[in-house]
Amino acid sequence: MRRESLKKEKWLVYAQSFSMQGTDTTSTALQWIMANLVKHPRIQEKLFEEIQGVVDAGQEEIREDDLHKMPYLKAVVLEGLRRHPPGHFVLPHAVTQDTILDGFRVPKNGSVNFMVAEMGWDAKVWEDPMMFKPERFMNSDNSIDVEAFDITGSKEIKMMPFGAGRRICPGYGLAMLHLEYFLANLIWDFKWVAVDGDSVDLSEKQEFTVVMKNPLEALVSRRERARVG
Ligand code: HEM
Repeated sequence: MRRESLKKEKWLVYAQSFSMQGTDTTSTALQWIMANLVKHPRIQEKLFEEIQGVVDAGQEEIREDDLHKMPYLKAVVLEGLRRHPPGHFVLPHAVTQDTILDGFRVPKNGSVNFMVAEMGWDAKVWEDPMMFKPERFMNSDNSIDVEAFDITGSKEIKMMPFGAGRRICPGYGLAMLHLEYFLANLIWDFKWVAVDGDSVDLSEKQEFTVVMKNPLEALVSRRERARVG
C-alpha cells in the first residue's frame, strides 16, 4: 500500500465526515430503539432481566466485557436497525462501466443506490416485517442467530443498515458497540414508561437521517436494585 502523509485539509475532511456520519446516525438509532422499548414494556423487561442475569445488582455500570454475554441486547439493537435504519439509502455509488442490473441498463458512471429500509421491511424475507420482534434474531437456545444477523452482508444481504461490500460504513463496529453500551446502561439504571398509556408515535421525518417526527417522550424512573456496600 502506498503511504502518503495527509495534509491538514484532508484530516479536517476526515474528522468532519467521521463526526457527522457517526453521531447523528448512532443517536437516531438509539432514539428509535428506546421508543420501541417504551412502546413494548415486555421487551424492555426481558432485556433488563438479561442484564440482571449477567451483572451483580450493585454494579453501577455495564462494561464492554459484559456486553458480549447479552445476546438479547444485540438482538434488540439489530431489530432497531432493521426496522428503523437511520439512513433509508446508502451514499450514492456509481457503476464504472455499462452494466445490466436485474434487467435494467445502467450506463457508465450512472448513479446507483439501495433502498435500505425497504430491504428490512420485505415481507418475502422477514415475517411480520413491521413488527418490532428482537426474537427473530435469536435461536431457540437463546443464542444469537448468526445466519439472521450477517450485518456486513458477506454471505447474503437481508438488511444493510451500514451498507455492504467495499464501501460499508467504516464505523459499524464502533456504532454497534456504542448502541449496545448506551442501551444496556440506560435500561440497567432506569425504567422507561410511556407518558400517555401506550401512545408512542413511530411516524418518521427525513432530516440528515430519518428521525422520529415526534421525538420520544417518556417517564423515566431510577430502577430499585439491591445495592451492595
Ligand atoms: C448506527 C450508526 C451508523 C449507521 C446506521 C451508519 C450507516 C452508514 C451507511 C449506510 C453508510 C454508507 C455506506 C455506503 O455508501 O455503502 C455509512 C458511511 C460512513 N460512515 Fe457510518 N453509520 C453509522 C455510524 C458511524 C460511525 C460511528 C462512524 C465513525 C466513527 C461512521 C462513519 C462513516 C463514514 C466515514 C462513512 C463514509 C464511508 C465512505 O465514504 O466510504 N458511521 N455509514
